[in-house]
Amino acid sequence: MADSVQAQKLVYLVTGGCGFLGEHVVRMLLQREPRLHELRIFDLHLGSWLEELKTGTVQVTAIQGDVTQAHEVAAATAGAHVVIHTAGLVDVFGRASPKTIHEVNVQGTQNVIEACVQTGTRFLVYTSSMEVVGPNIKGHPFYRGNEDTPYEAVHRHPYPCSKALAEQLVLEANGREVRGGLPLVTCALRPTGIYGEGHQIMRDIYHQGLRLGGRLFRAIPASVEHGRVYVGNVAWMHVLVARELEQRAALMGGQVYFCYDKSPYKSYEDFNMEFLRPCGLRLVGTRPLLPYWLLMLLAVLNALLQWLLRPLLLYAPLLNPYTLAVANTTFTVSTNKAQRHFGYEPLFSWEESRTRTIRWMQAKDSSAQ
Ligand SMILES: NC(=O)c1ccc[n+]([C@@H]2O[C@H](COP(=O)([O-])OP(=O)(O)OC[C@H]3O[C@@H](n4cnc5c(N)ncnc54)[C@H](O)[C@@H]3O)[C@@H](O)[C@H]2O)c1
Ligand SMILES: CC(C)CCC[C@@H](C)[C@H]1CC[C@H]2[C@@H]3[C@H](O)C=C4C[C@@H](O)CC[C@]4(C)[C@H]3CC[C@]12C
Repeated sequence: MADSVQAQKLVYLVTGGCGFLGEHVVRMLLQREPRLHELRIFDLHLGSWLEELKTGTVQVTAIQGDVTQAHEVAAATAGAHVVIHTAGLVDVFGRASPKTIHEVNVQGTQNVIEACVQTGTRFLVYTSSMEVVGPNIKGHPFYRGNEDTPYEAVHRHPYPCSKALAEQLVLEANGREVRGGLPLVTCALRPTGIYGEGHQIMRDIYHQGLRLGGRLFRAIPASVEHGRVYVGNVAWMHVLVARELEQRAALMGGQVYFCYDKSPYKSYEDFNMEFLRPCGLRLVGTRPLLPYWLLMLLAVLNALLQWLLRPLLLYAPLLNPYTLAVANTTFTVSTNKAQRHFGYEPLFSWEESRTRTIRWMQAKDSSAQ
């Protein structure tokens, strides 16, 4: 069994440590967790940037592995004090099959839980999503809600279904006896739409704007608020939760926390323009240029085309009935639960988050030319 966290020489495992969020969690741990002794980064695809991390005082161990393979997860977990499980298949565009999404997100999470139990790892932090709550299939708004706001969470899409099931598994595992006889302490973090350095969808939308001559056309009413949170703050929340779980196990074990910061409440498109405008793009229209029914028709056509073309090629545009419904339904959080339970305050102000994201977009922009 792993030593007590009190030993002050901690071994952390970050699954999905080479993803958009995972990389920020890894870098944040190296900067902000002084008790860190070894950092294991487990991912299906390892990034070459990991090499630069290996020169510091913390032992960085890169493990190429698959969360759907229980033995690989168990081997990576053995001897770890804390697991931060961010690995997941984030697919709302129909790129992967529902079965694959379930295997990675649900079975993969079950494997992580069993690995903790078998090897004696006591602390598990799970990256959940706002989508385990909503927007639901009925399009009900969730306006500045918190963790206790009543909301009918009904889903059909494989991605939110898988995240909801996985989150439930993690929360139910809280208190299970791990090897050595002590209880497992788990909790789940629910980011809203994450933005920041490395955000692939933002980059895709930017390139779409360039192809359209530097313009984007408004599709969503400006009044529809979409929750966003800066990746650095989401990473910081993960680091803080992991740090505080032992001391505050009774309070935090089995809990869910929305990830939040001071990012402004705006529509998905208006928020993106905070970064895309300084990169030379403009958003045309103060109201959607196409009526909602026509957009939905285009979204359905995209879904049909995807299905028809599947034997030949993968057609996975941003617009489909699900993404349109998510973008077109108000979903924002307003809570201080993380502050009350473990003293979370955003590490990055909105201005800093914005500046860092713009700098990243502009650097990417010039390196692409
Ligand atoms: N991006 C968002 O806006 C957002 C919002 C809320 C929650 N989340 C959650 O945050 C987590 C990270 O998301 P992200 O945006 O960084 O996605 P990402 O795709 O950039 O990162 C996911 C990482 O998991 C790895 N991975 C996928 N399948 C794996 C497998 N079978 N075995 C091992 N590793 C595997 C990928 O290689 C990737 O590095 C996910 O669990 C996602 O559900 C993301
Ligand atoms: C309708 C089009 C004009 C615009 C399409 C935008 C669409 C691709 C965006 C809108 C909202 C985005 C999702 C939202 O930010 C939250 C999450 C939760 C997270 O767990 C995974 C990513 C996801 C689903 C975003 C995906 C892209 C969406 C749907």
